[in-house]
Amino acid sequence: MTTIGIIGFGSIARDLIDILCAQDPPPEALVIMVRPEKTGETLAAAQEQVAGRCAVHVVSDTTGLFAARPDVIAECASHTAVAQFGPAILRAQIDIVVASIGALADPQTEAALKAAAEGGSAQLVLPAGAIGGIDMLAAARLSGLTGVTYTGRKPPRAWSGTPAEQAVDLPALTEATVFFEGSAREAATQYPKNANVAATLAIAGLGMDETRVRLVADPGVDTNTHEFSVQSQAVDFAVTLTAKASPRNPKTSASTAYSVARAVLNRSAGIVI
Ligand SMILES: NC(=O)C1=CN([C@@H]2O[C@H](COP(=O)(O)OP(=O)(O)OC[C@H]3O[C@@H](n4cnc5c(N)ncnc54)[C@H](O)[C@@H]3O)[C@@H](O)[C@H]2O)C=CC1
Ligand SMILES: O=C([O-])CC(=O)C(=O)O
Repeated sequence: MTTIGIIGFGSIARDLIDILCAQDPPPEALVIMVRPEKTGETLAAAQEQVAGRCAVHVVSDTTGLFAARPDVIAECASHTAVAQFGPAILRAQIDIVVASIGALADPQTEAALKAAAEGGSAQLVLPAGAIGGIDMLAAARLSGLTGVTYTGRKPPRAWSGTPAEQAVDLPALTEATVFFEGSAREAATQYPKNANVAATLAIAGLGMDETRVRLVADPGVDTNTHEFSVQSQAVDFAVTLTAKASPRNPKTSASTAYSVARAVLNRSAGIVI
């Protein structure tokens, strides 16, 4: 693996850079795409972060991104970024690993990504992200799924700035409170920074409209807990992950960047697991 493109320079992107730079060998170069007004500060911070382990380029559009000829691009930014750049990246025949999987809850974005991926040889790679057990869920789907239910539980501060604030008084909560129940499509659309895992489960399993989701604000936890249960013709199972929150973003599980890194590293591995 030589040159890795990264969209965004927030929690997941910065953790991903640490993980990639710790590999032996590290990438030859990183090309980081950020908003135009952030290029200067991003270059300084990224150079300090990589500490000479690899070259760093910072760009603000896909022209600059493609000129660096990345082997793979990791989207670590937002649903908007997936919709805005995903199809063009695929049409440029570059694989993209997407963190903001909930972007596919929008039918237009999903259709544009599908058309671009199927029209060429590049792959849209959807990593497990903060969830796990996606392998068996996707396998069980082939046997026939009858139910998939996900519960996401985070401390109240992780839900600040989301519609949860209108549903409950987050700072005043004294016990675990379910503030959302609905489909994966509704969850991913209404909580774009918190419910990408609901979309991931939906794509691997029963689909956006049949996958059931509950979101919980729990003042008694300081972790992000992801639980889901599956009923299928071949196997019933349940998965619980208790993740530390990213130190840079309480909404994001620290595990997510490792999952994105695994997907990126697997693009060039001889044996893939
Ligand atoms: N699949 C999964 O399991 C998970 C997915 N996510 C998603 O991953 C994404 C990144 O998460 P974090 O790094 O924690 O967020 P963050 O807020 O720490 O960083 C995101 C960065 O991307 C930048 N950005 C946003 N839109 C952009 C655009 N159009 N062009 C350039 N830069 C842009 C922002 O300015 C910010 O610096 C979010 O969409 C988040 O919801 C987060 C956690 C788990
Ligand atoms: O990282 C997490 O805890 C999950 C998350 O935010 C998401 O699914 O968007």
